[in-house]
Amino acid sequence: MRSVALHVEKRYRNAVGESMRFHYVLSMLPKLCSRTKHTFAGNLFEVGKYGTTSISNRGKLLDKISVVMAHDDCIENGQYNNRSNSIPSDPDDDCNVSVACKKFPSIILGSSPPVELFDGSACYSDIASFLSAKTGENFLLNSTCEEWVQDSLDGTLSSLYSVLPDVGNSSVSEEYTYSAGSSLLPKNIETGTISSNPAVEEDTSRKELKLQNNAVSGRSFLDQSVGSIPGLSKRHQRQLDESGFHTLGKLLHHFPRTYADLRNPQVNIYDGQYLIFIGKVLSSRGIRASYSFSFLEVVVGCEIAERESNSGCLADNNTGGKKIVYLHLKKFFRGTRFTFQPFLRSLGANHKEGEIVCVSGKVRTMQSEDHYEMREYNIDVLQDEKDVPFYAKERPYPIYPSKKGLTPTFLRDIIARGIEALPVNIDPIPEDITQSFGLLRLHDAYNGIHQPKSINEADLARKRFIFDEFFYLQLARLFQMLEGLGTTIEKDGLLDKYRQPRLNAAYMKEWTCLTQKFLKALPYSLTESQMKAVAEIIWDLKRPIPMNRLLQGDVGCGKTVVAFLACMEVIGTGYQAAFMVPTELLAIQHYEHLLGLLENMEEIENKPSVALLTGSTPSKQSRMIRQSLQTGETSLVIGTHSLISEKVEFSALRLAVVDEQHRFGVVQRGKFSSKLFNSLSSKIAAETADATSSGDFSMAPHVLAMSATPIPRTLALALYGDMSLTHITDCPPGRLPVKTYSIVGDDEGFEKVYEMMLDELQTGGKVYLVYPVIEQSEQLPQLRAASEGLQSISYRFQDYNCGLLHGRMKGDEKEEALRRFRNGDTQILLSTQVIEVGVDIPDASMMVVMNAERFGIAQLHQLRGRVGRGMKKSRCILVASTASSLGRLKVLENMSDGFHLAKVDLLLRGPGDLLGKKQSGHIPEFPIARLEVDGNILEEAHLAALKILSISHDLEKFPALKMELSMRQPLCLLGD
Ligand SMILES: Nc1ncnc2c1ncn2[C@@H]1O[C@H](COP(=O)(O)OP(=O)(O)OP(=O)(O)O)[C@@H](O)[C@H]1O
Repeated sequence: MRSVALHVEKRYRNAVGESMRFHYVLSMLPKLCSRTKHTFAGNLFEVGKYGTTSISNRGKLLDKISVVMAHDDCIENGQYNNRSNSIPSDPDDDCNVSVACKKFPSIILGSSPPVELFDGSACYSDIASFLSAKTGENFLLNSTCEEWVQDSLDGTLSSLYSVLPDVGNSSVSEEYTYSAGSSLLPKNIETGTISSNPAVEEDTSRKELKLQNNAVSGRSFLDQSVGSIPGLSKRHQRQLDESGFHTLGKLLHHFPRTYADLRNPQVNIYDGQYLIFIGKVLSSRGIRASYSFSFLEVVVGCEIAERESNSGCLADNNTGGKKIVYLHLKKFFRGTRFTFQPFLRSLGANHKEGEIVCVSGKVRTMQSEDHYEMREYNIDVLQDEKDVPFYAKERPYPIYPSKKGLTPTFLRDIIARGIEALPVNIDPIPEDITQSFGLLRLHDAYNGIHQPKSINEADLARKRFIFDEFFYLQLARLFQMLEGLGTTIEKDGLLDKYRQPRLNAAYMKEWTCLTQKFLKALPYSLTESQMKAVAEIIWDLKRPIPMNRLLQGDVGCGKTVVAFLACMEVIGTGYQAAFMVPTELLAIQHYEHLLGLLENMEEIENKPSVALLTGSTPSKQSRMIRQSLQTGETSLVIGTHSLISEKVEFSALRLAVVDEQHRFGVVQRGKFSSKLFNSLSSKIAAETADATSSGDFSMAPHVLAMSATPIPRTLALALYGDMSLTHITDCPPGRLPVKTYSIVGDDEGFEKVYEMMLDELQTGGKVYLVYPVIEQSEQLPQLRAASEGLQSISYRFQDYNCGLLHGRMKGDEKEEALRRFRNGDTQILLSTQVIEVGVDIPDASMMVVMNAERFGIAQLHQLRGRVGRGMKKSRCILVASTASSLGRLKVLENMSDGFHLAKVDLLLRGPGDLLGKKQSGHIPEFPIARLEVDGNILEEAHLAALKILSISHDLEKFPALKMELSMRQPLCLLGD
């Protein structure tokens, strides 16, 4: 008797053109044999107890296959196409066998050389479909012949199974030899220079490409359905699918929530402890509990020290008294098909009496002394005694979060099976990159996070996954930036800039005449850091590479005027600028502010013409403005996002200023800036396609983003990826810090607030009252509303005028309310948070924020920044609904530096919330990374992305990376 491995290709193809492979035949085999009309096939096959096939001679076997396949043409060779049981007449059996074997590569007969099921050319989808077949779980569900099925798991199929790991390894061993060697890329490629030896370079890039191609096929393994996991029933597959684990990759990305400290047992074992034991299997039985319920019970006897052991390691402990504890390892099965004796027998046979095993997991105490139950466990059979010290080591035990009804234990099991089948070469990131950043390879990272040998390994694995989250985002952002550029020199220039951020500056004498005159006309002198910022920006503007810079600084530090100067610089060289802000109010304010400044300018030949374009601009006027932008008559347009509408076209846009970027939200911002970048550059490119001017003219516009929330570098890097940063560190002279108080909003508290307000008003001050909502709602009666407040405050302060401002008012009503407050017609302005962004009324000197705990720290700092913008000493009162919420607000009392506050906010609320997205801490792009603590990994990811792109701008040399990139979200977030 011998086992026969079948690999049969039926001579037809299924709908998707995939060969029907041997698992189909195997699954059909029992059915065919059990049907009466095919009983002869069953007899011929002599289907044995273990599903193996007995043969008396080779010819007979081939005939049998032919019969079972029910296709005479399956074996075309005449001598085997014989339905009789006769021995083939060809005397040269071996030779004929070889012919047959070539045709059916997995038929292993007599002395014919075994043909491997999969050679190196097999792709992982094939391997995986094979894997899915090998356990026969599908048979289990489909077949009525339970005994045959179950036995076949242990018999024929297990013999096939044993082939797989080797074969799988052989298919990857070749590339692993490469990767185990020195760096994949020669040093010159690492540094992005050209190799002096073209032959070496060609060879290396061929190797790299080969590795990348292997990684592509490895990656496709992760994209396979979870159905390809060995031994997965259809029901489990469906459950996993419904829980969102559609692919192996998704499943393997279900990371442990935490790790239990897996310890060696001590004298006292407590319920719920995670322990690791070495012991002997005493019994292993599949037990039928009812007609539809069964379980496997493996009883393991373990010797443990009766006294406390210092070493904690069972294997080392040979002294002192010992006692035996009994572990009852249990696995449960529901369903009638699991109660069949053959199934139960085969379950029980998985472990043999006397086997030395290592068991780890959670123990539950049982009624009898020294007996413990384990339902959540790992069991490893130890081959020899030398294994023991390693296994007895304490290590982390992964604890998974459950998902949609799938228990942590189930997930742990399934994931472990997935990990087992994971090929080695799945990493799209070249090895020299992972090596230089001290990262695990992806395969090791999956192993390390799911089955760590130490907490260190788990940590390293986590680092690798965080790195990936950041890296692909950085790569996507930079990749897209590079795509927007024309020449290789431009691309190299851009990468160079990010690689070596130098402080470059163009000093005043290099500025255009217009910029210099504008500077002169300002009613104040710029602070030192304002000057530095202008110089840095203008240096960028003079370069033929599009700038992408984030100008950040605390509230009221004077960013606007810096941006105006940048606009003047491009206008002075004959180009146009666009200034985009998130609210209409702010657009109007900037527009009026700029007109005022331009008026002060001494007469020059061509004063820049400025236009205001918002959603409320009447259509006739808007058309005229658009026309003047198209002809180049208007050199600067200030407006809201209507500026990036398709209708707006520029004649020569060179600079786009985007104010208060974080207000646009993470996703919106991504779309926004890419649309801005792409649409503007393509417009210009199209317009200048036939121009005779140099490539310089068709360059994408420079982008200057301004952030009122000083964003920590890590967050900025994560969100903008490719941006240079300029930070204004000082405030205009004479500014006094805003004195901040936090009080509880009870009757007594409000009395105090009203007193302070009166005091302020009597000394000529102006007061903002900020409310969380416009109107009171039944759902949230505790929230104070601006509309209701108007009545009571007007009544209380009858000698003063009150105004109302909120987002539901029409554009001109808002403008009017703000204008009246600015002019002093109203002294109290009741408002919602619409004033948070950029409103600049220098003589406003007091702010009261109602239900202040409803706002984030950075947001409150922004609001507070609306006062203290002039010379008058200012106050801000944060009114908390309850005493318990005062704690958080106190941070603002003691801190006035927005940069630190933004960091505190980041730590307290997480980056998602900081950016105005209501979610607890995570930005969706980063499921496991925490920006507030993983900043250094982000920086590394940024460098790695630069390194990759400087080797291959279009990622053509890294197909696996390119594929991975396109499968991740960032590109669509960027507006693709
Ligand atoms: N160097 C300076 N000296 C005196 N006043 C200045 C100076 N720079 C700006 N200002 C004034 O400070 C006020 C705040 O400036 P601006 O609105 O540009 O600040 P900002 O940084 O944009 O603030 P926000 O973040 O609140 O939008 C304005 O009234 C502006 O005229």
